Amino acid sequence: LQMKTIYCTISESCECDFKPDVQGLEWDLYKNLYGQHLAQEIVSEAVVGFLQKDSPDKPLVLSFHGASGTGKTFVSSILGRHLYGAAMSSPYIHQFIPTLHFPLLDRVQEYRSALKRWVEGNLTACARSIFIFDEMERMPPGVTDVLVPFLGPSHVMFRTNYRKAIYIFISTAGQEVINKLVLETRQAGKEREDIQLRDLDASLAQAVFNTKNSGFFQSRIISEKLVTCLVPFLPLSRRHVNRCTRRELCQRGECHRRDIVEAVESSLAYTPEDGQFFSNTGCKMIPAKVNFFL
Ligand SMILES: Nc1ncnc2c1ncn2[C@@H]1O[C@H](COP(=O)(O)OP(=O)(O)OP(=O)(O)O)[C@@H](O)[C@H]1O
Repeated sequence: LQMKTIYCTISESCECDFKPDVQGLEWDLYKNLYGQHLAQEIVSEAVVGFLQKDSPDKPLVLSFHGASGTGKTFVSSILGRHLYGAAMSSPYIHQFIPTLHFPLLDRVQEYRSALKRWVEGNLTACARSIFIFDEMERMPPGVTDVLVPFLGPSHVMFRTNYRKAIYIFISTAGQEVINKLVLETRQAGKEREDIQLRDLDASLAQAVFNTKNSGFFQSRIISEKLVTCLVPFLPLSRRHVNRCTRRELCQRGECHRRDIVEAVESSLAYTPEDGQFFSNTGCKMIPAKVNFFL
């Protein structure tokens, strides 16, 4: 590993085991991600555009927002699977969980230096590193801004081509804005697929910037527009949840158990009270529920 690090430092072109399969990525998103037309489009386009450039002018920064169980972590694993030979177990995919790594709110300074060192070290080992920041809503405010120099276009950093990296932030911040629009669209008798990113982009950025527990509270990452794309994940309705259940059943060789699909559907909680359209936990509980009813 040490030899490789030295080589990467000198050559500036180290690609580690980076083996992107863009078609596989697009197909996987299209086929296996339910009810998320915006995430499908935005993630595919952003990744394709980014990978077309041999020397990108800034890193790819994606921020996933939406309710629990709607597919945010799922999409980040799909990305890992199709970008690296060794998929999520690749040593160049780094996952970061604030409650685990940065549990204490009064240690912001210490966490900032640790985060900076960690990103720098990993980028030196591999310019094509992927950094996934899960549970951003638990990140102590002020910590994330230490990443500003890594995310922007202009800063020149010694030795590492930091612009080849991919950053993925994941949080539930902004879910109220997203859920409200999806509900209004439905109540107006329109299709959820009619929703476009421009209907949500500005209000989502504002919500994330103004929310204390978003990891981006008053963050320069938002005000300086360092996020390439904010990706909204829409609340899943009954038909999406049923697709998740059917997939789970088929994986267990029980494709035809419609009784179980119905049992799982009725065992979940839905909002709003008046209408009961959207699953409160998305597809998150499905494997456990299928276990229970099978
Ligand atoms: N839109 C979806 N299409 C297909 N499967 C989904 C979708 N959303 C969730 N799932 C399934 O549910 C599981 C849990 O979802 P996931 O971990 O991606 O949720 P999340 O949005 O990251 O939520 P949280 O904020 O609670 O972590 C996934 O592993 C996947 O199997």
